[in-house]
Amino acid sequence: MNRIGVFGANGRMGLALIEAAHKNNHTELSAAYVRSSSPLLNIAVNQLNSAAPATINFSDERNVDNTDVLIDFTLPAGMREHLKTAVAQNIPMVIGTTGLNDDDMLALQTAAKQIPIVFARNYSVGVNLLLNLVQTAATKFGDDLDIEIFEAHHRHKIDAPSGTALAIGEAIADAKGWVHDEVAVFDRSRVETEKSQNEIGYSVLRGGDIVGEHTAYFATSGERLELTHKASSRMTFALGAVRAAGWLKNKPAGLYDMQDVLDLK
Ligand SMILES: NC(=O)C1=CN([C@@H]2O[C@H](COP(=O)(O)OP(=O)(O)OC[C@H]3O[C@@H](n4cnc5c(N)ncnc54)[C@H](OP(=O)(O)O)[C@@H]3O)[C@@H](O)[C@H]2O)C=CC1
Ligand SMILES: O=C(O)C1=N[C@H](C(=O)O)C[C@H](O)C1
Repeated sequence: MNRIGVFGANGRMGLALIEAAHKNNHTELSAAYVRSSSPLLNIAVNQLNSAAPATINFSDERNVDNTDVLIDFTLPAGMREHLKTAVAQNIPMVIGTTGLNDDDMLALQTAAKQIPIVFARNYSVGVNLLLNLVQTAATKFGDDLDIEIFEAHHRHKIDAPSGTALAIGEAIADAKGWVHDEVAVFDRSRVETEKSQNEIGYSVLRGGDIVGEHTAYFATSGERLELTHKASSRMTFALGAVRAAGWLKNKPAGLYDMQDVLDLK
């Protein structure tokens, strides 16, 4: 049995992860962590989520034990602290938090010298297939090609563009031999010239309860290919993360992603 401890256990993804752990026959929830200041501390988790075992109360994220794999879907500031805890306790970690900066990515690489980590900006099978499909599209059209990425999410999402949109853009840039940060265009509002074809444009919608939608557009003269993924339930991401936790349990230290878990490389 894989015992998983969930950080940010009261969040949208935290609650979905608790349910996903319940649905997976090889996994059990060992702990549901919240901030040390949370009013939920010591309250039974099943008061918020009936899928949780009756014996588990929300506990302080600073006291991690009895856990095989830790899962973090929080915010960058939370992930930074949780990563330190995982390294100090030598516990493998699955991370889905987006909006990380370059220093955070370095911290992940450093931590991965000591513990195994899966970091993915999207844990769905569909998006991980899409990461391969966009590379084919980006290289099989000729040079007469405009590439744009559109994403839509619920009104509560803080980071933009989404981690997934950036992962799609980075996959395309890799396939084209481009440096992503040199070709990414996030704002055209003050540009007064025609766009270049060596760029990846991003646009973003935030509203309502949209779980997550991503489209990569490949537009050339006379035709346009649109590759779209739509997530209709957060459970897709949560089940993927729990699957990644099972895959990670006995792996050596290293930084892995969901394409490793799904054997898509
Ligand atoms: N990789 C993937 O497949 C997916 C990634 N995500 C990402 O997961 C993250 C969480 O999303 P979502 O669940 O919707 O967000 P929520 O806002 O619903 O939940 C965030 C959770 O993180 C906790 N938290 C926030 N800041 C800190 C901190 N500094 N220290 C400790 N805990 C903290 C919150 O606690 P509190 O309530 O006390 O503030 C809450 O429990 C986002 O980065 C999102 O982009 C989401 C879906 C899929
Ligand atoms: O915040 C979300 O909800 C999601 N975040 C991830 C991202 O930033 O790509 C994945 C998913 O699209 C949902």
